[in-house]
Amino acid sequence: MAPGPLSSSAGRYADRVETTKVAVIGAAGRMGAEVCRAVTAADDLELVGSYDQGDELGDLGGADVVVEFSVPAASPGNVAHCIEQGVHVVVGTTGWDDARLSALEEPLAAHPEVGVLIAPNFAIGAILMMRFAQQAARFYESVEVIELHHPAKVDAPSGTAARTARLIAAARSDAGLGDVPDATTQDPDGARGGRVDGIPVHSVRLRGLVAHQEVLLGGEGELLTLRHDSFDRSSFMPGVLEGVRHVGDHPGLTVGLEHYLGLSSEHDG
Ligand SMILES: NC(=O)C1=CN([C@@H]2O[C@H](COP(=O)(O)OP(=O)(O)OC[C@H]3O[C@@H](n4cnc5c(N)ncnc54)[C@H](O)[C@@H]3O)[C@@H](O)[C@H]2O)C=CC1
Ligand SMILES: O=C(O)C1=N[C@H](C(=O)O)C[C@H](O)C1
Repeated sequence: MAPGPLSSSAGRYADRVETTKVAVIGAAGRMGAEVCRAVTAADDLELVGSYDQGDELGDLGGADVVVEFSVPAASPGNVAHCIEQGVHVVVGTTGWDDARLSALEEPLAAHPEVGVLIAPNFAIGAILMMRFAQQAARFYESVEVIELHHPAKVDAPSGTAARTARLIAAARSDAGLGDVPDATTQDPDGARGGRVDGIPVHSVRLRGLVAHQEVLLGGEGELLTLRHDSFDRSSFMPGVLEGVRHVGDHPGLTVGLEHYLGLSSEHDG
């Protein structure tokens, strides 16, 4: 089968002579282990280091690029270490609020050649879903985001849901839309869920799930549902490898893989 534009297949790179050296932080985790397998299977990439909690990161095994999938509390320190070592880094860990992003400015100013890609979701369908939700937002009075994940996930809402809600909120604001209509005055048990930038977000944790999200957009007499499902963590690998192969071409901080895919928009943060 011919590899797609985001294929993790190594075939299309078979004529390349040099390999990119890759290290993985969070290598013992669900995503880190999957990334180690994907890197090992790619002819143009070489796995030179794998690190988890308690390991000394040091020179990162001489890596050209680090892939970081750990926990929100540890990720900023790990990423800063990579930058200080002059190593590009592709980050999938969630929890990157404005304060954490700002803290990268200083190390990046000292190493302006280093590329940092932070992506809340590497699955192409999830990236498209966020873009479609952003495009649709101005046409609908109501919108709610429902994210559904495996019960081992520690953070809620998901990074993807938070980013989706922020993109929707910005698009609604630009279009002059006010608050979503909601007559609720009593909700002692929090049944209406949380809010991100005023957009209702609901988090489901269920055995058997991997990573799923719906965006419900309601207008007079109609409903538009945008849904994406990651049934397996392999769905994230083409995007991760795309990031690994191109992060060196994008010095400085980039938030969202869409910027590497020609899907940027003026509202992206
Ligand atoms: N951007 C994306 O496409 C995706 C992002 N994620 C995010 O990636 C992160 C990891 O997810 P999972 O692999 O499912 O979690 P996990 O819990 O299976 O793995 C996390 C790993 O990080 C390790 N760790 C903890 N502290 C560390 C430290 N200080 N240094 C290095 N490693 C440390 C843990 O020991 C564990 O092995 C989460 O924030 C999750 O939301 C998950 C899937 C896709
Ligand atoms: O923890 C997960 O599993 C996932 N985390 C990311 C998020 O929080 O958005 C990406 C994906 O949803 C899987």
